[in-house]
Amino acid sequence: MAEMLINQMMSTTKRTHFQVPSVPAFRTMNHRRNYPKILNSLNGSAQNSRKLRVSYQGAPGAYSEFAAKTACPESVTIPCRAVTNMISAIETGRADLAILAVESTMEGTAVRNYDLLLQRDLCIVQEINLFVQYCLLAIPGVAKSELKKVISHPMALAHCGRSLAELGLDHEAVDDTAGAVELLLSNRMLDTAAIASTRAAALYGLDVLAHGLQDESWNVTRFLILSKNNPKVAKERKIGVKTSMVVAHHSGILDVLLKVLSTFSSRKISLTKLEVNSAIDNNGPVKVLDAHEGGSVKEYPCVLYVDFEGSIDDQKVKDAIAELSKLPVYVRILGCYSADPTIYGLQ
Ligand SMILES: O=C(O)C(=O)C[C@]1(C(=O)O)C=C[C@@H](O)C=C1
Repeated sequence: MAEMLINQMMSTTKRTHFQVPSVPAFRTMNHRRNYPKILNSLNGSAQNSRKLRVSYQGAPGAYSEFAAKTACPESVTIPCRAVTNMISAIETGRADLAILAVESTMEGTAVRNYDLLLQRDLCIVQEINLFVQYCLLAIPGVAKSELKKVISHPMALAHCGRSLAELGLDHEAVDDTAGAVELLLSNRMLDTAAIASTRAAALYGLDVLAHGLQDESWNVTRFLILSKNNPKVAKERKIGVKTSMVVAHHSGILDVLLKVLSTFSSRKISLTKLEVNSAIDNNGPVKVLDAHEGGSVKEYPCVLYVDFEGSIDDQKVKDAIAELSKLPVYVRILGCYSADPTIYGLQ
């Protein structure tokens, strides 16, 4: 059975991911929510002295900033030009948390972001899912017929590929969606539009020439909130906890995949993500930081990203990890956090 499943996975795509199958509740941007305990406690400790600082990649008005504000409404957000700057911000103490887009329903895993996570000693403290709708924005007064080019974040351009082809416009990737808006304004680009959110349009005073530009109406991006310290979320919450880990190995991919599947299925632990990233997909070996070995980065021909339901404090999870650790593999827990099935909305 497991073998059949693997063969099916390998034949359909090299990089396979299983998404959470249920369609969770959809919440819009102006609600007050019951924050996950971990962020509550982080918020609480920060409130004693100062607000939590959350770094994100992009300019003010980026989707990542909105995701950060939704997860931590009391926080101060810190814009960073590149993902590496954003991660350095928490490593150097300029920020308490960082937020990273790791997958979308339309494009799958953002492998480069995920790989960066493997190379750093950071821990996932929360996930947040955001419904992403794209708009075509231009400087006020510019008509659609005057446009020659569209600029945006590469993921936004990928999500809107069909719409862009229909519009017949050239496109160019820039650092982020809100950064594209800033660029339009600072260079007064009258023949260029940006793909970004209505929130960015309102923030920068641009006209919205079209809504819902993404090729699929259902477009959800999953973000992870990262911290330098490992919070004790597993002890505080027993229900609705999810764990993310990476299994890195030098042996045959099928053997390890089968072992992971049988180890978890025999204990009735549900996987919410299982994805293979190999040196071939990655254009070279996958680098993983081994925090136990003095923080050295090791190279592997193949890694598995595994998310599952349960806490690292559950006995059956401990047993599963102990069983996997007997293999010639390196297992690293990336985080154990409350699973939030809500999809937050942003037009
Ligand atoms: O450019 C932005 O606004 C971002 O927040 C980045 C990002 C991404 O990294 O995928 C986030 C969400 C959308 O999927 C598009 C772009």
